[in-house]
This record gives sequence, structure tokens and C-alpha cells, in this order.
Amino acid sequence: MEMKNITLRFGGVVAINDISFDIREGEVRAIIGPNGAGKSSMLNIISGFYTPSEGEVWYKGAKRPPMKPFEVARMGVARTFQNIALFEGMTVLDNVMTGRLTHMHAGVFSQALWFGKARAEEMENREKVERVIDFLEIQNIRKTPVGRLPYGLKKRVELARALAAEPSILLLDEPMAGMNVEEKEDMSRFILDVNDEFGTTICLIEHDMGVVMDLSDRVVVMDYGKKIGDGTPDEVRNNQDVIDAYLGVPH
Ligand SMILES: Nc1ncnc2c1ncn2[C@@H]1O[C@H](COP(=O)(O)OP(=O)(O)OP(=O)(O)O)[C@@H](O)[C@H]1O
Repeated sequence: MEMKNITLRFGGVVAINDISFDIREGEVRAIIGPNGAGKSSMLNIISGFYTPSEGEVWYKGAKRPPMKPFEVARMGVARTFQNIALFEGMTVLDNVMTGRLTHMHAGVFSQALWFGKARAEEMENREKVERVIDFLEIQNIRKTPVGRLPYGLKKRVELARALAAEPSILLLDEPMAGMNVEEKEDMSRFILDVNDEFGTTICLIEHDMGVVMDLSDRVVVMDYGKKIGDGTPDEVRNNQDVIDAYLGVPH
């Protein structure tokens, strides 16, 4: 995926200012930056929640026309949210099943009557979901309502739901925010395992620079809507503009 000269304005506010970068197939790509840098806005552009004021998004070698989020999802881009967006009253299993919605084709009529096509599809969806549940080690809470789970596990269920969609690109919005050290380590391991096992391309945004350095192949650094760094964790760590931005040196 390629972002070409993306600018995003909200009235007079320039949230993103002429930013270009790419996400290569199979990599773990991080977008980091201080508060208000424009990271969430960028993720919302990638996932189709926002349309850029200027610039182009290229996906699989073609320019992507303006699309609704569900159309972007159908093209294989799944995401999680900064504030967990799960159905609290539903079980873990049912929540993860909702991740399969983009893959369901059988009509409502045949589904209601449990006809052949719908039944085969349900079985296939169920198998995929069970695989993800095993993979993320949440078998023992499959039947637990999400509302009763601690925060770290909710985040893992959200990851499971996104993964159930079998995305080519998985977008993670601050997957480790609000977690304790142990939960952060677990989440990092799962993210790397997903990348290894399924070959899923991962793009995550994070506020905390430390967390993503071990995890990412390449990092984009944003500050005040601009790109101030782009490269391997080592390159970015030694970039003076990045160091200044994180130390709060005035512009
Ligand atoms: N819907 C909106 N309407 C108006 N301004 C917005 C909107 N969304 C974001 N902004 C502004 O755009 C800028 C970038 O915000 P954004 O949320 O993308 O940053 P961020 O890097 O994700 O920050 P954080 O780390 O705090 O989540 C900020 O100045 C913010 O106030």
C-alpha cells in the first residue's frame, strides 16, 4: 500500500500535511508520534473512515477510489480501535464471529432456513474462527460475555475479531495502550506470531516509542501532521528531528 502526498484538513486544522510512505507486503510497519501528531487520522484514511483532502492511496498497484470503510474491509483491510469496540453483552465467540461478516455471501432467506449454502458457509466460518481463537489462546473464555473480561483480554478478543476477517493488512490502533508490562509483552508476542504464522501485513500506531521498536520492521514518525522520520527502528532512533520531537524541543 502506498500513501502519496496525503493532506487532511478539518476546517482550518491541518491534521496531516503532505505525507508519503508505503507499507510493504508482509512487514510490521509502525506509525508513531506524540499526541495530536495525526496518527489516528492517518489510520482512518487507510481504513476508509476519512477521505484525504489531497493525495492518493494506492493499494495492490492501483489507485484506490474514494471508498466506504466496509468496501475497504472487503478488500482485505481489517482494523482494531483505540477504544475497544466490542459487543459487551455477547460472548467472545460471537464477537469473533462478527469478524467474518465481510466473508458471508449466502442470502438472508437461505440463512434463515439453514439451507445448504448458508450451512456450508457457517461451518467454514466457524472453523476459521475456532482456529483464530486457538491461536490467540482464548479457548477457555469462548463462552464468556466480553463485558466480564479484563482490559488486556478484551484487546486480545478485538485482535481475534480483526484476524477472523483473514485480512491482508491488519491495522492496529494503539494495541498496547492502557496495558501493564505483562499484557504489553503478551500483545507484542501475538502481533509477531500473527505476522509469522499468517503472513499478515501489520500497520500499527503507537504513542509509546519503546514498545514498537522491537516489533517493527520500519517506522514512520509523525509530528504536528508532518512526517519527520521514516526507516528502520535504528535509523529512526538516531534521527535528530525525532529525538527533538520526543523531548519536546520547541519548533
Ligand atoms: N474530527 C476532527 N475534527 C477536527 N479536528 C480533528 C479531528 N480529528 C483530529 N483532529 C485534529 O487533528 C490533529 C491530529 O489528530 P489525531 O487524532 O490524528 O492525532 P494522533 O496522533 O492520533 O493523537 P493521539 O496520540 O492523541 O491519539 C489534532 O490537532 C486533532 O485535534
